[in-house]
Order: sequence, then structure tokens, then C-alpha cells
Amino acid sequence: MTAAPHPLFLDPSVEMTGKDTPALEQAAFAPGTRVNITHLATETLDARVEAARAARDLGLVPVPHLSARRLRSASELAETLAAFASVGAAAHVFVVAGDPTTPHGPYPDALSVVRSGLLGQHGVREVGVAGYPEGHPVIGTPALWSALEAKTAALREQGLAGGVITQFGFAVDPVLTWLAEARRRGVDLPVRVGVPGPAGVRRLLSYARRFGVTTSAGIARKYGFSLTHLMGTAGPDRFLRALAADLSPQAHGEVALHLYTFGGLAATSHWLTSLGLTAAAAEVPPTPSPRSPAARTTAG
Ligand SMILES: NC(=O)C1=CN([C@@H]2O[C@H](COP(=O)(O)OP(=O)(O)OC[C@H]3O[C@@H](n4cnc5c(N)ncnc54)[C@H](O)[C@@H]3O)[C@@H](O)[C@H]2O)C=CC1
Ligand SMILES: Nc1nc(=O)c2c([nH]1)NC[C@@H]1CN(c3ccc(C(=O)N[C@@H](CCC(=O)O)C(=O)O)cc3)CN21
Repeated sequence: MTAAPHPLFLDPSVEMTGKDTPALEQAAFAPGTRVNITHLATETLDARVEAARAARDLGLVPVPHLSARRLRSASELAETLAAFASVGAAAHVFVVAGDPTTPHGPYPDALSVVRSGLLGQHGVREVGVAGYPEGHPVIGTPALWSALEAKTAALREQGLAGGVITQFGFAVDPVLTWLAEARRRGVDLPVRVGVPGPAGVRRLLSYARRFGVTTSAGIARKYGFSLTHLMGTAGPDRFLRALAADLSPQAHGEVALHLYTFGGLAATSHWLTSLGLTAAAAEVPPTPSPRSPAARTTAG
């Protein structure tokens, strides 16, 4: 008999851009897998809607991203939601502030989009919001916590289900500390811990630099790459084993995974398949842990 997988590995979500639509059609994600559609500044609404349509046609659950600060008006928000609803892709969305330094319209943050009331009117039932275990390069940690608490409350007031997706990172400890703090503050939403799918080290480092994600020689070594050998690739296997070993439902609540694919949707699909995390997710264990959880409490 095979061991049941750790709950962390059940039902991982993945992230794509419009450019990944052909790769999505070749990939083998389990039916019902949530597929987030990033809102890159360079991609049109049409490209994002086509990606959502492709995901839905494949039996996956599209989760379009809405960038609050990029929206120029309430009507642009309504039209965006209507466009996703027209392809059956508006039930789940992820609402993020967006990187523009100055908001382009009436929504400076994700909270104002939630409070607009427009989400429910267009058939949205579940809203994802962002979490930052390592903080954010320009937003202070107290502001991040108060925003997360306010978004949690606003979703409840709007009758919307919610969830958090965390910014990717290479270090496990900040994730565990952040999860415990979120629960202590009453943020009871399910959390998807964001990790990069397998990707070239050079690419990982460049996205980390761009988004203010911490790297150091020690963090890299634990994760499984080296800051001085940029030619290789690295996946989140060791990170996930360490995270799974130290998660406790009492301290950390409901936790699953979100895979940022960064142009490597096919690589992430192959990697999930190699872990047995596609259609047969409930029957196949993840890569075996080098130490049992019981051994860890004394050894770790
Ligand atoms: N985690 C992720 O996957 C992604 C994160 N981001 C970026 O992370 C940042 C925070 O997003 P959320 O957590 O949704 O914040 P939020 O909407 O909950 O806002 C939190 C606080 O930060 C301020 N703020 C938000 N974005 C800002 C910016 N670009 N410049 C200056 N102040 C800003 C808001 O006014 C608010 O006071 C944004 O810059 C967002 O674009 C963007 C895309 C994806
Ligand atoms: N602060 C912040 N801003 C973001 O925009 C952001 C984050 N954090 N955290 C991670 C997510 C995921 N993001 C991304 C970014 C790029 C690709 C991507 O596929 N890039 C293509 C090139 C795209 C292009 O330049 O045309 C690639 O092949 O890497 C995917 C997701 C952006 N995201």
C-alpha cells in the first residue's frame, strides 16, 4: 500500500501567462486544477481571456488576476469581469494591487476592488489575495498585515470565499513564521505557499531580484542551487520536503501549494507528474522524506 501524501501536496495550483496557452494545451494537469492567469503589463485582456478559455475547456479552473492599480475606472473593472464571465472564467479571481507606483484609476489596492461590490455582481465566488512571508520591497510589514486583515474581513462581509497565495521564496523558515503570525492575527483563509516550478537558476535569480525575494549563499544551498553556478536548474523539492516536515495544522492552518511557472509551464507539468501529483494525486506519495516526522522532532 502507498502512503497518503502530505496534505500540503494535494491539489496544487499553477500560474500561467497568455503566452503559455499552447503549452497549457500540451500539459497534463489534473482536472479541476486551479490555473492562475498572471496580469503582466505587456498582455492584452484578449490574451488573458483566451488563456482562461483554454484552461476552462481543458477542465481546469481558471483564476484570472486583476491588478487594482492598473484599472482606469469602475467600468474597466466591470468590463474585465464581464469578459472573463463570458468564457465561464469569473467564479475565481486573484486580486492584487499591481506594481504601478501611482494608481491609474480609482483602485489603489486590492481592498478597494473587493469593497467595490462588483466582484459578486459578475459571478465571482472566491477571491485570492497576496501574502508576503519575506515582506515587500516598498510596502512596510505593518501595512501588509493590516491590508491582509482588512481583506479577510471585507471578503467575509461581501459573502465571498477567500484564499491567500504567497510571494515565492527560497527559504522555508520565513514561510512558517508568517503562517503562524497570520493565524495568530485571525487570518483564517486557506493559504497556498508560492514556490517556483523547476526553472533555470539564472531565471530564478532574475525574478527574485525583480520582486525583492531574498537570496543568499546559504538559502540557495539549502534550496538546491549555487549563486556561482548559474547554468543549472533548480526545483522546489527540498524546500517542500522541509516545509511539509514542519507544518502543523494547529499552528499553520490549511496550507496547499501554488507553483509559479515563469515561462516553464511544461517543466512544472512534468515535475508534478513525476511526483505523482496529477490525476492520481490522492493515491501516490510525494518524493519520500529522508527522515520521518517523528525522527525530525528529536533530530531537527
Ligand atoms: N504576490 C504576487 O503574486 C504579486 C504581487 N504583486 C505586487 O505586490 C504588491 C502588493 O500587492 P497586494 O498584496 O495586493 O497589496 P494590497 O492591495 O493589499 O495593498 C497593501 C498596501 O500597499 C500599498 N501598495 C500596494 N501596491 C503598492 C505599490 N505598487 N506601490 C506602493 N504601495 C503599494 C497599498 O496602497 C496598501 O496600503 C503590489 O506592488 C503588487 O503588484 C504583483 C503581482 C503579483
Ligand atoms: N511584486 C510582484 N510583481 C509581480 O508581477 C509578480 C510577483 N511579485 N510575484 C510573482 C508573480 C508571477 N509573475 C510572473 C512574471 C513573469 C512571468 C513570465 O512568464 N515571464 C515570461 C516572459 C514574459 C515577457 O517578458 O514577455 C518568461 O518567459 O519568463 C510569469 C509570472 C509576476 N509576479
